[in-house]
Amino acid sequence: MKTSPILITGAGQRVGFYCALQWLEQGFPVIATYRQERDALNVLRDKGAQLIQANFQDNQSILTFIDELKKTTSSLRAIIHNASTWVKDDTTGEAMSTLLAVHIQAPYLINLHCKHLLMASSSADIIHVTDDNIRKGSADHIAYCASKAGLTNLTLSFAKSFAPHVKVNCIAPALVMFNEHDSDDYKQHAINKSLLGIVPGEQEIFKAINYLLESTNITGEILHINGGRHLK
Ligand SMILES: NC(=O)C1=CN([C@@H]2O[C@H](COP(=O)(O)OP(=O)(O)OC[C@H]3O[C@@H](n4cnc5c(N)ncnc54)[C@H](OP(=O)(O)O)[C@@H]3O)[C@@H](O)[C@H]2O)C=CC1
Ligand SMILES: Nc1nc2c(c(=O)[nH]1)N=C([C@H](O)[C@@H](O)CO)CN2
Repeated sequence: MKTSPILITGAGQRVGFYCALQWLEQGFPVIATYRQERDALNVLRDKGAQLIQANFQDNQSILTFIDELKKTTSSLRAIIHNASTWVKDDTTGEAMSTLLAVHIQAPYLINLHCKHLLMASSSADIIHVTDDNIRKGSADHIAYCASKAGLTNLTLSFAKSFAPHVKVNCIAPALVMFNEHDSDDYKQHAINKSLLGIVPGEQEIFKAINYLLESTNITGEILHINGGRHLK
């Protein structure tokens, strides 16, 4: 039987790129979204990925992406909502609007429009990638954290709505990997927040996603990957 593709959003770099490449190298079909063209995308293209450009900043662009996706495949093994922007708060309202669009509106509309594609696959999953800070909030990323909390709540509702055929879960990482401009002081401060004190890297998220994809009796769950940060 033909294997239905995995859709992962935000595959142009870092976690999304790593996961897409691993699946392709393991022989799984992949559909991936990107916002801006990058050299790395040609690596995915060369491995057979179907790439769709999408900016989830606003409703129309989300709906345009969904139309393109429906023309691309008749089924989906999984939808991994990884695309994300980690912007600081602002008083213009722009940060909150963008974050709500990317972290809530896009996953919400994609899930609603693509239920039939998941139903056409012999097994089906949705995984929302959120943030460990949904538990405690974040003083300097208020809008980001609120939008990730909203995405976490979508997990509970879609798990109820799409059961029993589709499992819907959430991965809530703390520090996964740094950004290129992070200072040494910032890095040490972030590492010190957890009990295990490591920077796990993309592979930790990839392994967690695959654990959920291979599970048979987990839905509506939030899998925190935080090095014991909640106990410190
Ligand atoms: N890195 C970490 O330590 C942590 C990460 N997480 C979460 O894990 C996931 C992966 O993290 P990471 O790899 O660092 O993520 P990135 O910050 O690298 O973002 C992933 C992708 O999201 C895409 N994206 C951003 N804005 C939009 C938009 N408006 N429309 C469409 N796509 C967009 C970007 O696309 P493009 O490059 O094409 O512009 C980018 O490649 C994210 O959901 C993140 O919130 C949670 C906690 C810690
Ligand atoms: N979309 C993103 N979300 C987050 C990122 C990131 O780089 N992109 N990074 C973090 C931090 O690692 C934070 O968890 C600790 O510094 C959070 N979310």
